[in-house]
Amino acid sequence: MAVPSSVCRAVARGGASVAARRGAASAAPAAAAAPDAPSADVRPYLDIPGPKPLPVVGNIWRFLPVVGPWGGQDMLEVHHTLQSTYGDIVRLSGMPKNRDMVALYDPVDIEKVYRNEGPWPKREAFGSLNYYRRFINKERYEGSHGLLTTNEKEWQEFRRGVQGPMLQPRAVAKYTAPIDTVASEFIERLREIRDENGLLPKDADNWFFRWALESIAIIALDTRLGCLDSQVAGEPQKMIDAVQVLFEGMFELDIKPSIWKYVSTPMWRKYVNAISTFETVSEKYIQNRVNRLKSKMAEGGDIGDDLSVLERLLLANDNPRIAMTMALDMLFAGIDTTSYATGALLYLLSRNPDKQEELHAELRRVLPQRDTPVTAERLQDMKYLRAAIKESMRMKPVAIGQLRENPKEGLVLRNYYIPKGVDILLMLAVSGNDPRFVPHAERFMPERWLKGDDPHAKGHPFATLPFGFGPRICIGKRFAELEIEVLNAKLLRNFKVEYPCKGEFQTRLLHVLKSPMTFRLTDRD
Ligand code: HEM
Repeated sequence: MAVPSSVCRAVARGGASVAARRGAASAAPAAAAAPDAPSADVRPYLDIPGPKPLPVVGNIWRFLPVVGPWGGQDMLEVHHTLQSTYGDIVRLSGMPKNRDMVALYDPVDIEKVYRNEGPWPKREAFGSLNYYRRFINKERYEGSHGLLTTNEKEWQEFRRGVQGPMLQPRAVAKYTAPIDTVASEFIERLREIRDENGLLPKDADNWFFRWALESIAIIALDTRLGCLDSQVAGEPQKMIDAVQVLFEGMFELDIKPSIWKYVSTPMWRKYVNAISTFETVSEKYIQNRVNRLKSKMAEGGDIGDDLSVLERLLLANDNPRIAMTMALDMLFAGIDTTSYATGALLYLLSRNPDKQEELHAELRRVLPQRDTPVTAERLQDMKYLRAAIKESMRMKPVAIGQLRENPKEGLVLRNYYIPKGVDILLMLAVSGNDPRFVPHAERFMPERWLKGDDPHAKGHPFATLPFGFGPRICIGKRFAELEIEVLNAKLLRNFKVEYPCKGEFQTRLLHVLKSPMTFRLTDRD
């Protein structure tokens, strides 16, 4: 999963050595020669409001179950409390790991951080995966640690080698037909697994994961795995099981307090096994592609330009491990994100039946039959669908915020000096739902994103950034959009969707529906 883990974990653990930062903060006036050097009236870092740390226990006690006011509370709710208590900038200090964190809730400040993040935006994330790649299985990852767990030059070099194949619109559009086939199969499965009242079963989330795994495998591994077949066994079943363990593991190991770094816990061992299943399966399919490309080249044949993303990744990089790690990063980041983003969209449409009907009218026009295939051209015509997806990502983004380490001395936010190295948390789930920055923020209004509508209706452009911004923007953004658009076009063309559960959300690894995705699906004609 993408970055969100870091966000929660960093908030949960992200305090700072006050002493160390105090030095940095008091050095502010001396930094006069630094870029953006603050003027004399800039206030010192330590003046930023925030909860006062207690001696020895700092601020960490606030997050402890039972004794702490935020123990067991949802992380997004904690941020709403922080904002209403202290304002649009909050300093969290006195936490373990000796790192300070500044949380921002105003898009003007969020924009300033993004504009100053430099060529290699830095953030700490995915501690367990990073540890695994660097220490447990380091031979495999030597020279190719991927995007999720790297920073600075190492990250930049990797990103340079994979960015083209991943983000080229034409290359992405070529996947519309296979993604459409997977979505059709998924819809058939949904018909079969719903009960006589049309309700999806309690393990519906896992079915959405299967759809996402099957879809991302086409892109990452150039293959169909068979996760949506009616009878699943063998390799696809192993992958499905590994997905469950992976997300559970990341939550247990990276977000909840855990001793895995010191003792090999059962969860850690299950997690390592799940990663190794991903590796073994991925290696097999990638090796197939390597062999195919090699034999084509050996025959002197033209490899043509109708290449898959995986082939492009292999050809663009001398080291085949780069394609391998990129494929694994896609599998880790591209399953729960797209599944839960779909859950949020379906939930909001079920709570806003008038908007769902408007969308259905568009889909009926563009897809006259229930099984009319979705094509790249037809997608262009589904403007209301794309607007509805954008609106749901504004209201219920799966990643509640982005984390950045301030790369330079001299950054000033809301007239406070921010020392180099401080973690800055850009709380987009808060800013995107704040009526000061997005008009009628509490209302689900897809039309605000349609061309010709009031340009102010969208609100501040940095209030809502579900995929991030800048050089480190989600590298799977275009594929994620394609998958979500295709699936939901078909799903909402085929079914009226209702959600008979309470519509609460919770922040675990991602910000997701609290109850399972047991939507009621009623056939449309
Ligand atoms: C709804 C779906 C998704 C959402 C909302 C989402 C969101 C994000 C966000 C917010 C980031 C962090 C950006 C930053 O730090 O500025 C990110 C990073 C990333 N995402 Fe996604 N993502 C989604 C789907 C996907 C998919 C399908 C893939 C794979 C094809 C993917 C692969 C990645 C990778 C590899 C990174 C790390 C990029 C880097 O550090 O350079 N994501 N994503």
